[in-house]
Amino acid sequence: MLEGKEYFENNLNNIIDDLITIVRLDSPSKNKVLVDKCLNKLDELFEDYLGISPKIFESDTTGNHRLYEKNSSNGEGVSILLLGHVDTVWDEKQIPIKRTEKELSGPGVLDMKGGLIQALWVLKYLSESDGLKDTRISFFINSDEEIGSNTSKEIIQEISDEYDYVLVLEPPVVDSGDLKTGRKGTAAYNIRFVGKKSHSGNDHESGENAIVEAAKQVSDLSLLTDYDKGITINVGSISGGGKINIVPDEAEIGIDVRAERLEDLEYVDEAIQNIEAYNKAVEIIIEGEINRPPMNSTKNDELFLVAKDIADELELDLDSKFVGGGSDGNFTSDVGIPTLDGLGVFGEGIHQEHEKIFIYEVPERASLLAGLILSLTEKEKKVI
Ligand SMILES: N[C@@H](CCC[C@H](NC(=O)CCC(=O)O)C(=O)O)C(=O)O
Repeated sequence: MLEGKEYFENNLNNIIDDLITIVRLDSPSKNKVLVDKCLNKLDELFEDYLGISPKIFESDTTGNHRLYEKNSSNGEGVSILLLGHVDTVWDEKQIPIKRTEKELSGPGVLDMKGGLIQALWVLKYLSESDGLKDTRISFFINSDEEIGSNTSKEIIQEISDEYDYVLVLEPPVVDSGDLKTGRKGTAAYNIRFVGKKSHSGNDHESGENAIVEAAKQVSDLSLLTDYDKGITINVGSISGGGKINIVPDEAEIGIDVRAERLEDLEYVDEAIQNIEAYNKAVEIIIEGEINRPPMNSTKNDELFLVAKDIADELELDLDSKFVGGGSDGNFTSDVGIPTLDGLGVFGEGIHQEHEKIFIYEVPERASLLAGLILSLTEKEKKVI
């Protein structure tokens, strides 16, 4: 089918120019003003290319969320929801944008502004070539994926329930380029330790050292990591104390938990919620919970097989993988919607300074997505 490959090749410079425009508009998850600005620019592109304006879901604490709907009134045939996020892990001006002939690097270029722009151009192509016909296809873009999707996950679950398939625009697996049919579940915690200050020389014995308590708990919690079972505990942040001649009364740790099975996430959650202080004079305040359920469904594997057929036509060697990173696909798969992830741009360096995309891979990945959408559409009724 080689769906649109030539079109994407011919328009590659325009696609990359749009991507640079969006990447220039930094959108750190916790900066509502900047995120909303970036979304406004995306609105302009959707209006220009597809003639649609979004339904806006307001959020006070993060950027707003958007649903761009094409053929929303269509009740027949299959319906497809594209899923992406506009927020990035990068602070304003934290890393530079750099373009060479083959690569584009910059904040969120891979995770996942590249996926957004690539998918927008796929919709543009399908729309111009009359490929969408009456297919109900919508694009949901949220603003808080990198910090747990707390203000958007209920919206995502509710909306996705109305669609037959969800296609997620996170990048494919690094190196292999494989798609993602399964993901670990995630949980996140912040634990504060409150002890008692004292002079370290004159009055050491009356202090209650919060850092010592935190260190013992860090050591215990880390032992819950079990690679054979796919359980990881990452104490990813730690702070506390101040002057070395003061017994510290404050310490704080941040923990990220991942597991393949929900029962393992629950087991770790139970352990964390019930940690007991070694020093009973240090108070332990625990915040956090299980966030994303694991993504693991045979429906996703079946949906991958449809993509695999398109990949074969493109002579693209494609497989599917179960990965440790979470996405909003965890939520849609959990409510039973066939979900295929990793349909964004190919590159490397997610969440790292060298985050980049391979420009020359864009036409092929865009064709894969276009072909997949057409193939699902042509089936006319839900088959998975
Ligand atoms: N920690 C938060 C946010 C999880 C989202 C983030 N996802 C990615 O990096 C995508 C990577 C991929 O496509 O495989 C992550 O995994 O940290 C939470 O737990 O919800």
